[in-house]
Amino acid sequence: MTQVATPALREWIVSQTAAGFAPEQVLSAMVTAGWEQGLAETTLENTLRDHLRSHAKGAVAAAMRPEISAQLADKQSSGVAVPTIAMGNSPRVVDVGDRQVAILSSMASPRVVVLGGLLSDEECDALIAAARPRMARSLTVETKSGGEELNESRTSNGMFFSRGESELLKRIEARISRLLNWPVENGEGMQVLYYGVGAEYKPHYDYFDPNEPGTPTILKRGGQRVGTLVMYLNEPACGGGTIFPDVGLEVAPQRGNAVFFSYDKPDPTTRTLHGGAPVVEGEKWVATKWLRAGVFE
Ligand SMILES: O=C(O)CCC(=O)C(=O)O
Ligand SMILES: [Fe+2]
Repeated sequence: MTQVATPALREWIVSQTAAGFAPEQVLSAMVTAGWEQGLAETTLENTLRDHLRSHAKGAVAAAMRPEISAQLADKQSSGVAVPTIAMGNSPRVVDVGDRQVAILSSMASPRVVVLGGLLSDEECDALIAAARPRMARSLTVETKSGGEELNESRTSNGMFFSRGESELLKRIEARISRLLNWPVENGEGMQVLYYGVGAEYKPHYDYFDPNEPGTPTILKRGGQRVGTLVMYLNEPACGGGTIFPDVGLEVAPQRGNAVFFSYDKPDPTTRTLHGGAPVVEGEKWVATKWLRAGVFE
């Protein structure tokens, strides 16, 4: 089949986007219609970029759901689309279907949003109870080889749930997907970490370093990480905040709350260097959800 970006196709792409379909959805419709994946991606990106350039940005953005126009703006700044919380008019709360989640604070660079009441106390307790018997010393993905390694900079214990492995996980995954406007299928299985007194996670980036030899292997499964959601499952008596050293930000670990941050390229200019500060007193439990650019199988 000859594949040409006719004016009709371009119009269709723009109208689908303006109607609120995410670029991923438009892309998958094109692929279903017989377009070759790479060509469809290029056509989609070029069409939307040209369209944004040739129209008064405000008018086009106003016709789109805010999170879509934010995603496109992200694309224009040479990065990729990232999970985005719809905060068009800077709301105090975001409706995620089964809950109202509070927006406690947000920052543009790094892109960080602190959320209140994402999980109920019961959900926090249930996650800890399900994770506790499965905990082991945390491994981090080893970009040198693509395997996993014990990492001295990470003294927490951890485990991964499989995506959709229980009704609880399914419910929380669906909520996160609505919150971040990102497909459930692009999420890694949720990770639970436990830190005792003195345990910490030294500052690091969550994306995979493109210069490491093992990274291409890792990227075959879902592409780069583009966002992180850290959910606090309990409250350490002292210490254990999530720190962003580039900007001197520390997020307090408050049960049921969460911190979300996104990175449109695997690069320090995203200023997403972050870590878990040492626990001084008590213990700390978090659940981390990493979002990939593509489907994570
Ligand atoms: O424990 C924290 O506050 C941060 C956790 C973290 O950075 C991660 O799971 O990638
Ligand atoms: Fe991290």
